[in-house]
Amino acid sequence: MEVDTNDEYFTSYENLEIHEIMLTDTARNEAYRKAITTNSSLFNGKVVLDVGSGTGILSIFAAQAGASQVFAVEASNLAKLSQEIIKENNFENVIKVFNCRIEDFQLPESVDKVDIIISEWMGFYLLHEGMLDSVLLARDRFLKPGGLLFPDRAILYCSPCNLPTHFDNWDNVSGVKMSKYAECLRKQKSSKPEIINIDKDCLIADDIVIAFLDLSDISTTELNRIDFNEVIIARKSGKFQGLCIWFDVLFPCGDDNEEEVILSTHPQAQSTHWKQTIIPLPSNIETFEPLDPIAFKLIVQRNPENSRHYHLLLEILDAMSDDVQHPLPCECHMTKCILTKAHLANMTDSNGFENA
Ligand SMILES: C[S@@+](CC[C@H](N)C(=O)[O-])C[C@H]1O[C@@H](n2cnc3c(N)ncnc32)[C@H](O)[C@@H]1O
Repeated sequence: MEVDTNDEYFTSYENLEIHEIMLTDTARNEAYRKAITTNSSLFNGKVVLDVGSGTGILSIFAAQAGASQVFAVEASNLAKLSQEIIKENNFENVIKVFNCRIEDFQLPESVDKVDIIISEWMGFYLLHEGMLDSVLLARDRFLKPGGLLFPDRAILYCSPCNLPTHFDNWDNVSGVKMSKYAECLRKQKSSKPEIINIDKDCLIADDIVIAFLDLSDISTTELNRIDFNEVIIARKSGKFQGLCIWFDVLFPCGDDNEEEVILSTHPQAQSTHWKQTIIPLPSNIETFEPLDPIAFKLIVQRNPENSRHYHLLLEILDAMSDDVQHPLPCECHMTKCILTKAHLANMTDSNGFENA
């Protein structure tokens, strides 16, 4: 097994508790297991590359689905433990572990390209951690023309939402009015996104697609900036107190009555460790009624100083103005949220982890 250098990112994946969070995320595991093992017609006899194999769980699914060879590439020293897990599951003759970054990996000389790439690369709001870049590099270097990616599509969604547990019910705290405190709390909270599970009933509009990523042909430069700027329609009455962001990933499926698997982090879906990403607003914009227009601009922009992080910029626009491109000049109608590792570290108490 080759050993590669570790940077801070990979070292964080040596913490077994991060893998515990992933391994106890049943919705995540079952989506991958189902997508791989119920599509054995796609995997049978095939050569598979697992990008960021961690404990080896996805490689084991691929071996169970009949893959002839699996190359499990893991940069952190968890690779060593994964060899034991693979042995425990009797797949040491099918799965070969490489302890290196995919960027430094080379296929054995006997293998020209792989048939399938599997990877669990998604971070909070899909793109945090920037691991998709590594999967796209693997696609371009190692995947046969017409080869498959698991997952092969990703959709980023958002919806305005209310946040009752954050912002309401401060009028009477054991008989004391706390509205001034609540105002300051909102301002403080609006400076950074939060990773929480929100109730589906808090969404006040339909699911809005911010971006559809076809992983078979998207480039890393297309991941540098995603812009959303549209007027949408409220579907029910409610206060616009924040923007809720989540994602789905979709897997390929074979012909023989195999069903398409979707791993969804929608508030209505089975809860996952990604939860939802919320950008709280510093004040209520207004209470919307069904069919009211809501206008906002969201920019998801890669941090030029750290490609694994993104800035999330939300600007609320006046939907009734002639030109909704112009934001309201009121500061409280604008929030700029920057999610950094430090912010995530602050969230550690409630979430217990930095990476997803
Ligand atoms: C989200 S975890 C998934 C682990 C495992 N595949 C699973 O599903 O439980 C991502 C893993 O990919 C590894 N990783 C991230 N980028 C990598 C790269 N460029 N090369 C090799 N491993 C990488 C991390 O160290 C981490 O163990």
